[in-house]
Amino acid sequence: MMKALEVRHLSKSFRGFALQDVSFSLEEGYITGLIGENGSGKSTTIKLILQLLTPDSGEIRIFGLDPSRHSREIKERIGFVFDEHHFYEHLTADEMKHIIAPFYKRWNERMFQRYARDFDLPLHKKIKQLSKGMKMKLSLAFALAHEPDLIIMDEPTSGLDPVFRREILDLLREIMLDEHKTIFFSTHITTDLEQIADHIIFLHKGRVVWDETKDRIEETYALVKGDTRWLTPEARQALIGLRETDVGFEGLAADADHVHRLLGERCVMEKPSLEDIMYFTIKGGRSA
Ligand SMILES: Nc1ncnc2c1ncn2[C@@H]1O[C@H](COP(=O)(O)OP(=O)(O)OP(=O)(O)O)[C@@H](O)[C@H]1O
Repeated sequence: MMKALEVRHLSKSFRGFALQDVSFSLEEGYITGLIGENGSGKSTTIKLILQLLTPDSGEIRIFGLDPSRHSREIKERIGFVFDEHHFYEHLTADEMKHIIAPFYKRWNERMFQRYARDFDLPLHKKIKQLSKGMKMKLSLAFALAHEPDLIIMDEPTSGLDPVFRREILDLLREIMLDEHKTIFFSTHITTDLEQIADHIIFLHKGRVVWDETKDRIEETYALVKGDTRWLTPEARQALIGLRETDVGFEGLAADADHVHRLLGERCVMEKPSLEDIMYFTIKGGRSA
């Protein structure tokens, strides 16, 4: 299968933070979500991929090409959306478009106008007068109008109302009908990923904790609850972020079958949400 993006052993240190040995790849035709707590390194990873930061070490290949040598060709095929916007605020959205569009050979004006209409974008208003959500919509319209093969977004749905967020997810699904497109985005809204992601990468303190298909995560993880009396030393070890109260215990099992073998029917096993998995993993890491 073609890889749209490959990241190998990527590291970048700042004072007080280090992205360490991050490796993953994105297969063409899939949606991958990047999750992690505040400050876990999501934006840093995305900025390194887009060459907005220089790595201390590691390699990046986009469409099999080295971005430091094929920057122009790669940028032509990538659409990116950031949480912070890089617009000239004193221009109108339409004027900004006239600056951006000539950079792209594949700019599709008809498509841009369609997004502007669907997103209710006031193209003749100055960008500084647009709300946060409107600016995000404008960013999306710019990112999608040159028909990119790889769409990279840093928290694209933050600041958007639930109705528009759902519309964006539908739009991303529609884009994915073309099996050569690939989407990679970071988010704190894990329910968005539960709806559309095929693959999820979890960053914690600058490292990849796991990189799994959503189906596998759903199959292997379980939220385990029960009476504290049944907690054997083996079960304690197998549970991540174990919490004990007077009424019982609660913890996350990364291998649900194993914990089921240890505790049997004496405990309740539930399907965890992505948020549960993040919460227990981070909590488990903190108490470790
Ligand atoms: N240019 C920089 N100089 C110094 N430190 C930086 C720089 N950029 C990021 N950092 C630090 O690196 C760490 C990771 O930041 P990053 O923005 O990648 O996290 P994030 O996972 O995107 O967080 P959030 O979810 O809050 O957006 C933070 O501690 C941040 O302060």
